[in-house]
Amino acid sequence: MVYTRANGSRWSYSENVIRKKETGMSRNRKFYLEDIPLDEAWRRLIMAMESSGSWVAFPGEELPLDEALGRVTAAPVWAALSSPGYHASAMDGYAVRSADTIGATETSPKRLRIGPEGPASYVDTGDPIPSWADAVIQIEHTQHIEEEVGGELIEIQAGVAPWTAIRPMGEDMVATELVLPANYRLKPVDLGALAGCGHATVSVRRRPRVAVIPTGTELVTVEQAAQAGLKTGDIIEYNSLVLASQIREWGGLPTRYPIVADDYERIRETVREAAVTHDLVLVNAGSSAGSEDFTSSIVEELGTLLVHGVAIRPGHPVVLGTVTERHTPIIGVPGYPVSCALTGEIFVEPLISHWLGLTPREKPKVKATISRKLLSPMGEDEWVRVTVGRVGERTVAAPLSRGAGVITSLVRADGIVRIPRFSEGVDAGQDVTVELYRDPSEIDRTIVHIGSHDLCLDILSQYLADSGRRFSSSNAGSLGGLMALRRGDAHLAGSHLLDPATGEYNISYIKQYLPNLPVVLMTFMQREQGLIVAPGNPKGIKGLADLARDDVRYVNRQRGAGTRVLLDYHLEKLGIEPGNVKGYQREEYTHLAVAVAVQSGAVDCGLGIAAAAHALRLDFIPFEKERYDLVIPRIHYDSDLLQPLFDLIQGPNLRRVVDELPGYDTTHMGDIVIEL
Ligand SMILES: Nc1nc2c(c(=O)[nH]1)N[C@H]1C(S)=C(S)[C@@H](COP(=O)(O)OP(=O)(O)OC[C@H]3O[C@@H](n4cnc5c(N)ncnc54)[C@H](O)[C@@H]3O)O[C@H]1N2
Ligand code: MOO
Repeated sequence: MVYTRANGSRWSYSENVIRKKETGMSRNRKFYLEDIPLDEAWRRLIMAMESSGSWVAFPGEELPLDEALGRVTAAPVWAALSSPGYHASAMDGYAVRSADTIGATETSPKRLRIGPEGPASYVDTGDPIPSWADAVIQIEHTQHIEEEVGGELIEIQAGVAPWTAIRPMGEDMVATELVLPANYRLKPVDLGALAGCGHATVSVRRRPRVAVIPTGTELVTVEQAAQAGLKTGDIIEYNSLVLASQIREWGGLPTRYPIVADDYERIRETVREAAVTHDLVLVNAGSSAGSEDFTSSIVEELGTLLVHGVAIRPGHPVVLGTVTERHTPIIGVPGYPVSCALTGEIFVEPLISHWLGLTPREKPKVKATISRKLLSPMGEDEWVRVTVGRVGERTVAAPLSRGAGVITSLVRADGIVRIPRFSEGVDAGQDVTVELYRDPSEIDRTIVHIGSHDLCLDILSQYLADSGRRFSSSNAGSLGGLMALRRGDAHLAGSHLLDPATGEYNISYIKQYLPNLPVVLMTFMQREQGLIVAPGNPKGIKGLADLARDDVRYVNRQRGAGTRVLLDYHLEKLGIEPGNVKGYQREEYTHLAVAVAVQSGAVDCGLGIAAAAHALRLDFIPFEKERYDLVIPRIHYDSDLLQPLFDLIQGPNLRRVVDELPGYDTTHMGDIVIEL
C-alpha cells in the first residue's frame, strides 16, 4: 500500500519516506517477516494462552432446547426421567395375561372376555398396560364377538409370549442413564432425546466472541460499489464477510466491524476496544511489510507480539499476539482473500474448536495423482487448491490458480494439497494426499475435462448439474488436453487443432499423440475465430497481414493452444516471420485474457473467439470458422458417468442456448466425426 493524498492521488516513494518522517509513522516498523514453522507458531500462541489461563474450554450457559441446535454441550447430560415412563402398549389391541393365551390354535381357538380387569382389555398404542396384564395381542389377530346377553369377547387363534407388543418402562432411556456426553455438538434428534428424558434446558458452551476488523483506505463496501461504482484502486471489502461466516459456521459469534481506514491510531483504538469485549480479535490486512501495514506494531504496542510471518503460503505474513489488558489473543490476518480464508481455517477454526471443547474437524483425505508439475516452494509450505475427479481407476488432482488474490480458486477447490517447503515439489503423475472440502462421493460423480476452454463448457457444466454430475474443467490448451488423455488424467478433452496439411481438425493430432488409445471424436460446435480489437478498431486492422505492421502490438496464446497453431499456420502462409510480430512472445492462457489485454490498451489485437470480444464489448474481425471437438477415450465414452453429457450435446436444449451466443454454429453439434 502507499499513502494517498486527500484528493486521492498517490504519493511517490520519496514523498512517502518524507511523510513518514514528518508524522513519525515509521515507529516500530518491521520491514522483515519471519518464516516460523506452523507448529512453532501454534506452540507460541498456546504457551501464551496457557500462561494467561485462556487456553481452556469455555464454561456453559443454560439454554432452552429450541435455541440449542448446533451448540456444544458443556457437561454430560443424564436422563432426568425414564422413557417410556411406564410399560406401554406397542400396538392397538388387547392387553392379556400371556398364560391365558397358551394353547390357542386355528383348530381350537380360545375366547377371552373383555373387561377392565381382564382377561382382555382394549389398549391403544402408547397406552399404559394394566397391572394384571403382561402382553398385548394386536387387534388384527383377534376376532370380536358380541354375546346375546350383552357381554363382549375376543377369540384368538394363537398364544402370545410374555412382553409381546409391550415397550417396557425405560426401553428408550432409563433415569440417571447417560444420554449425551460433554463436548458434543447438538443435532435435531439430540434435542428430542433431551426433552424426552425430562430436560427443558441444556448447558452449552458459551460461543466465542470474535471481532473481525477490516482495515484499508482502499476498501469500499459492496453496497457503496453497487451504488457509486468502483474507481481504480477501490477494492470491494468482503474478507470480513468470509471470516464472519466461517466463525459462525465453526460455532463462534462474530462482530463484523465497519471498515477502518489505514490510520495507525484509529486501528489501534478499534483493536483496544474490541479486545475488551471479545475473546479473539482478527485484524484483516496490514499484516505484511507495506508502508501502512500496522498490525504487528499495534500488537507490540498493546501487548505481546508472538509471531510475524509463518512458513506457509498463502497466509505467510500472519501476525499472532495477545493484548495485555484481558490477555485477548489477536491475529493479524493477511489481506489477500485466499490468505485470509486459509488463515481462518488454519488458526481461527482450531481456536474456536478448542474453546468449545471440540477436537478440530479432520478433513477426509484421499490419495490422488497430480496432473501438473508443481515447483518446490522455497521457505514456506504451500497449500495448493485442487479439483479432484475419478478417471477410471485413478483419482486425479488438478491444481487451480495459486494466486493469493484468486478467491474463485477456493470456491472451485475440491481440496488442498500441501507441498512441504524445501521439498523438490511434485512432478506430473506423482501421488499426493488431498484434504477434501467435499464428501468423497461427490468426487465419484465428477466429469473431468482438461483441454481447450470455451464458454460453452461453462453452459454445459450448468446443465450437467441438473443431471447430478459435476463438471470440472481445467484449461490446458488443445494439446495439453490430448496429453492429459494420454496420461489418463481426464475423461475428455476439448480440442480445435487445425492440420495445415489437410485443413482437417484434430484427427492427425490424435493419431500422432494418442496412437494406442481408442477414442471417439465428437463435434461440440463450430466457432468464429478472429482478431479482437479495441472498440471502433482505432488502428484500422483488417487481418493477420497487419500483424507485421510496426504500430500494431499483438498478444499471443500459449504454445499448444489451438489458437496458437492457427496463428502460426497463417503467419507461415502469409510469409510473416514470428520475430516481426510485436508481442509474439507475450502469451496469455485464455481467450478472455487476450480480450482483457486488448481492453486495457496494453495491446492492439489478439487472436481469439467472438464470444470473448463480445463479453468485453470489443470489436471483432472474423477470420475463420473452426471446429471445436470433444476427444473422448472409448472407455469413458461407454461409461455411465458421461451419458448425461452426451444426452445434452445431442439434445435440443443446449443447442438452443449455444445458438443464441454470438459467433457459434451448432449445425454439427453431437455429430461423431470419427472413431479411432
Ligand atoms: N514487500 C512485501 N510485500 C508483501 C509481502 C512481503 O512479504 N513483503 N507479502 C505478500 C503477501 S504473501 C501477502 S499475503 C500480502 C498481505 O498483505 P496485507 O495483509 O498487508 O494486506 P494488504 O496489503 O492491505 O492487502 C492485500 C490485498 O488484499 C486486498 N484486501 C485487503 N483487505 C481486503 C478485504 N477486507 N476484502 C477484500 N480484499 C481485501 C487488498 O486490497 C490487496 O489487494 O502482502 C504481500 N506483500
Ligand atoms: O503468503 Mo501470501 O498469503 O501468499 O499471499
